Amino acid sequence: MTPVLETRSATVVRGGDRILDAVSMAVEPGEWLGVIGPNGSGKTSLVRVLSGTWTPDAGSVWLHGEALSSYAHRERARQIAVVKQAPHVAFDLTVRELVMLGRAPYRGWMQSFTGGDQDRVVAALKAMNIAHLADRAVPSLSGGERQRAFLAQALVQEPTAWLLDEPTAHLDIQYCFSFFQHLKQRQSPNEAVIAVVHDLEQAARFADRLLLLDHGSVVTSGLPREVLTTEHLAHVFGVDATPESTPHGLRLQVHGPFVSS
Ligand SMILES: Nc1ncnc2c1ncn2[C@@H]1O[C@H](COP(=O)(O)OP(=O)(O)OP(=O)(O)O)[C@@H](O)[C@H]1O
Repeated sequence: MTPVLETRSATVVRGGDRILDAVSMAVEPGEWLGVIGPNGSGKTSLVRVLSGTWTPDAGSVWLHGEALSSYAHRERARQIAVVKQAPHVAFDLTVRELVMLGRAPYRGWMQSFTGGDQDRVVAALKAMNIAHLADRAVPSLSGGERQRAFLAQALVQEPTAWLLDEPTAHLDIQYCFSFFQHLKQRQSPNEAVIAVVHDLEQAARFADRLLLLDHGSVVTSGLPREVLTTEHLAHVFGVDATPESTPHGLRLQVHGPFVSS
């Protein structure tokens, strides 16, 4: 199967440091890949490389078997949605207008949005429970409401590759859970999700596979229970923790940090 997104020995050098060091990874159609690792391990850098925001200094990135660099900007924007912590928006767009921008890659310059676009926007506003905010100016929203507006924008974009970088950081527990659940339920067999999530139990719950990064390199990748082992938690995260399987997924009993002397 051709991966949706793939890096081959992707290396990024910043300030003399290899912040990504020959990272090779791939996500298959229909797969949900959780990217985990301690602060500064390279998770956001990997998202930047996969989205084309950064070009690797060495190695390459592939989207549906073609070099990412060969894609026209508009086609790349149809295929890849990036959702990170929602930025503050200075301009006075309404929520509906912000969400509609997710359809822009499907429309030519000065081409009007269609009834189909409007329907998708209505459905996404409803799915993110922000239909009542549709005519509000985005800068007036709370952090969580703004985040849900950006998630709705990504939904209407209908990408084949989702790049999520802590997309639920502003969301309370209910919306956090319901967004991941919604995305999981509507994920089609040709769509792939790559999600950077700090909450390891959350990452394990939704991901088919986890990719563990440390110091810009891949430590391992595999099923959540193969990656979240006592050994990896100790060596990579520096915590004394015991993973436990429960009917609701993997739980981590964290006994405390290892303090280096
Ligand atoms: N533009 C840059 N110039 C120099 N160093 C950078 C740049 N961007 C990132 N870095 C460094 O690269 C390393 C990896 O950063 P990155 O943001 O990818 O980590 P992360 O795993 O996402 O971290 P966190 O969990 O804290 O969000 C860090 O040491 C960071 O300081």
